[in-house]
Amino acid sequence: MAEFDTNHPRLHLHNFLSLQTCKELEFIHNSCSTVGYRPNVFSTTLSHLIATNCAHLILPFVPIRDRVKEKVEEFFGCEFELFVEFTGLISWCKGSSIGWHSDDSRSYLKQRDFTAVCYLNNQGKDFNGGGLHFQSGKPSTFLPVAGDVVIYTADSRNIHCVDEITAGERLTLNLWFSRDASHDEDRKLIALLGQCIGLDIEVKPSSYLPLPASCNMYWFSAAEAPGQQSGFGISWARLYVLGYTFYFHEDEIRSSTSTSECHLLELLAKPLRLARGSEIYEKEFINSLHALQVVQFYYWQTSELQKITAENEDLSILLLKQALPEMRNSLKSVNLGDEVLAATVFGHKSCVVNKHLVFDWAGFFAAVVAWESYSAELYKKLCASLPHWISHESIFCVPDLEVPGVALVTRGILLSS
Ligand SMILES: O=C(O)CCC(=O)C(=O)O
Ligand SMILES: [Fe+2]
Repeated sequence: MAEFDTNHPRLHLHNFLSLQTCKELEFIHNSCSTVGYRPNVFSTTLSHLIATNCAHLILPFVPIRDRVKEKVEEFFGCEFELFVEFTGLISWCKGSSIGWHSDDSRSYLKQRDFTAVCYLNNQGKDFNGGGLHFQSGKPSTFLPVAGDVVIYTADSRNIHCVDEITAGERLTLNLWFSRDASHDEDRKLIALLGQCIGLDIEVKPSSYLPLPASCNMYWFSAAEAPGQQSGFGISWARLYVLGYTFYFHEDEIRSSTSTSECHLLELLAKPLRLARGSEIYEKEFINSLHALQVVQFYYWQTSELQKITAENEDLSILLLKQALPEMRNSLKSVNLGDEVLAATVFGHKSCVVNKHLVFDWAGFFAAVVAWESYSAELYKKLCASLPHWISHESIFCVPDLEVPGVALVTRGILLSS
């Protein structure tokens, strides 16, 4: 058993996750998050990924959960089996904070024995504020650094708080562990996966195209931001701050003439095209989450995509001003929310400026292709893992999993097929 202060058992692990892993989880969160459990907080849970046709995106979490659990068991000298009680990506935006508390302090959280917070981005670069403080014991302050993990007991020996975020978006992967098998997250997730994944593992785009949950989960309400008049759709806002516009077919817009929040919410789930300035991409996305996921993939993989774009001559880009008149007339741009509020919440300079500068349609086109390969490969791996997970009643990294017939894709980059 490792040495620690038994009055305040906690451990700081430096560089526990690679930066590549942090970036992959950031891609998933920026594509799939919903409004969180407190104001100015966004979250991506594994059950949400499964429920929205993105079950394949739980795979990048699996080795991390295995490694963190092993570390928690080793550090706290657990002689009993631990279960993962909750896994989720959580981001905090301007204005969010949490006062002194322990993580088991509510009656419905008593099952939580240990906490692991994995930091996925950096204080001072990606956000300001957001330091973690413990009331007693040493060290008492942790400044978030991408790749670091802090683990501690969830009880009153580790009362802690987090400073208010003053700018940007602070992203963490939070894991809670329990000794109580009835709170094992894996059993619930496996049951959900069993309902969603059929026996036929043929990979079609319909296997991995995101399908939104109830629309209000994607609406950042103005009520969360005092003084603001209106809210925004999360997918629209994340893309708006990067310079994109949503274009809908006039028929989709006409189905309701109201400009109410309800109408905007409905549009989030409708087919759309993406534009930058007067340039519009010909491909139609099935909904705003689909467009968001492809764009986030593009930024995650920009430097790799630049290496392969030279071969891509076939650019399906239409300049809006050159588009066929009937198409130009039938497409209308719509703002799905309050631009000022979107810029306040997601428009942190260090994140946005570079992304504006690097954009090119050739790279974007390559991203569409590479995103399909990445998704298809993960989906095959999920289908191959699921029988093992069902028989062990546990989600784990299945060793030496061969996925025959899949294009060789490494982290979304098409190497060969
Ligand atoms: O993100 C952190 O540093 C800690 C978060 C926290 O205290 C909690 O979610 O209970
Ligand atoms: Fe906490």
